[in-house]
Amino acid sequence: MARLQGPLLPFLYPRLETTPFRLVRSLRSGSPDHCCRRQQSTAALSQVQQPIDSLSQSPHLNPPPTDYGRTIFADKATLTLSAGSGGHGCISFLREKYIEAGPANGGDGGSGGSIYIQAVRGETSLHKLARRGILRAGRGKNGQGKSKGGTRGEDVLVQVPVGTVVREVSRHDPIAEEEETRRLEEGSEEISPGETRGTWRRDKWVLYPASTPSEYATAEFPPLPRPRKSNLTMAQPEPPIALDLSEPMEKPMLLAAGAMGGLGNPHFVMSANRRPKFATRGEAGISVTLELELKLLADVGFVGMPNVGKSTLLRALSRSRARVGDWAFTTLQPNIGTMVLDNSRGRPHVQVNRASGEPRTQISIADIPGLIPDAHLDKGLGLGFLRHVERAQVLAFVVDLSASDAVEALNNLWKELGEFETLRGMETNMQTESRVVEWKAFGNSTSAASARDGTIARNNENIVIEPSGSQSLPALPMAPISSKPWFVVATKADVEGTQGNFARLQAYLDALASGTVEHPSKRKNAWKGRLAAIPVSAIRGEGVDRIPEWTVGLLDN
Ligand SMILES: Nc1nc2c(ncn2[C@@H]2O[C@H](COP(=O)(O)OP(=O)(O)OP(=O)(O)O)[C@@H](O)[C@H]2O)c(=O)[nH]1
Ligand SMILES: [Mg+2]
Repeated sequence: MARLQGPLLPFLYPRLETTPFRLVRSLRSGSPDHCCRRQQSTAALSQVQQPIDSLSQSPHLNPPPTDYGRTIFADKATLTLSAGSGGHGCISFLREKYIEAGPANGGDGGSGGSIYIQAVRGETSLHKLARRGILRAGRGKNGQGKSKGGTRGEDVLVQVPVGTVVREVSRHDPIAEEEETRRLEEGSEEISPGETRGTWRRDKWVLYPASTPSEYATAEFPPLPRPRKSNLTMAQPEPPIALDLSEPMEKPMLLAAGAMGGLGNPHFVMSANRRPKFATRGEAGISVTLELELKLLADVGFVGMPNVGKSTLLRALSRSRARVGDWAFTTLQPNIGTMVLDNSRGRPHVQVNRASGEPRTQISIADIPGLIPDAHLDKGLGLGFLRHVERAQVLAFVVDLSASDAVEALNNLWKELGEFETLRGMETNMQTESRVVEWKAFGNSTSAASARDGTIARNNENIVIEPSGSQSLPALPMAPISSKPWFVVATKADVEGTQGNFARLQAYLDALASGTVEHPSKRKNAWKGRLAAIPVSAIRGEGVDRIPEWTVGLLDN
């Protein structure tokens, strides 16, 4: 087990607790709340003789329960994206002095706006998208006279946090549907070759405003042009959309291309009709319903029983204003904090690169609501919270040294996680099975393998139905919790008489590292790396400096 060096707590160095030297040092040290302390330093230094408790507890770390910023968070969002429809073509004729009946000069309609997606760092939640629900790109403008084309519709950019998984629920593609209808009609033998069925469709043509209905009853319409697709559709992902946006994207990616605009009346000039009084309407835009889900919530997640001090720890590490209160379930949804890896003097505090080579400038931390015994049976605020644990890259088990035996607390947390993982595995298996419906009319000699391939065995009629149109998507596959790197944060170390508890925890982790005791997850493939217990007093902001260094070490190895 790796030993932790560095500024240690008063309980390990009790003598420092009472000397004024300790006070001045803590004011000068680079503890995470040193920024607020620096602001207060003049006032604080003048009070050097005051008792330690009134000084070392900054109001940021020990706030009244009413002082908090409400965080809104959503890890899932269902979003309907509608690409812009095209503008209509224009019916217009040249009008000039001495030109009595000029040629057609109606412009084409502009194409509709497209929808793009981009994963960016800095976004941590999908709540804004979940609230919007529907995003529409702008419609292309109609064409105008004097051969002026309509302007393009406005594009929409959907920015999502890195670690978002995008899956398609359903789509409505008017052009694909129209092409399918035409294909069926062309294939049908009922239509004689000369007949142009579907030529006159009120929803496809724009008519000259001054014309009377009787004029159209007699007018000859040319065959309806085939629906046009914009070149951008080539860049669209193949349906159904399935994206795992685990890296930040430099350029946005196209999700749905805007539809093409209609054709102006010059397109329909024929020898029989030199002045066509019709143009086509713009194509309707495609609309796709997507489910967005955060696969990665944060770099590190705090896992602990209620009231152990997770939110206080988050406040000590970041500028989060998570609610703190001396009762269970103060936190009801994850608070995400961001810790900048910089000591505010313009040079990196921890110099590291991500696996992709991108420099790591910050760590995101998730303060996950507390777990209670039997949380895996959805007790307390149960399964919803366990779901968030799966989404942290590194787990920090937060145990309260002042409350109970730290080793027992750690084992209880692992027990809940283990049970949850078992249930999760069973659920995934059930989902896979229920998605394939096998129906056997006669006999039973066909192998299940051929059935799963979707083959219909003629001799004994084994039919496999895969319900593709179902609205509920299967659960996202996640890395097993026991395979995640973890460490322990032993908090409330400032409370008297917690040394023994911490020593027992450290001895337990040593035994775990040497393999003399079984891994608390009871799983064979559990993560085996450097184990550490970091003693901290979050309320005083002491010892917390070790957490970013340790986390970064686990993240990038
Ligand atoms: N003495 C001491 N008290 C602490 C420390 N950290 C937190 N507390 C206190 O413990 C109580 C609970 O703190 P929270 O941060 O709300 O705990 P939590 O784990 O987020 O609680 P839930 O959100 O309810 O799960 C508060 O009264 C804090 O002031 C610490 O390091 N030392
Ligand atoms: Mg909390």
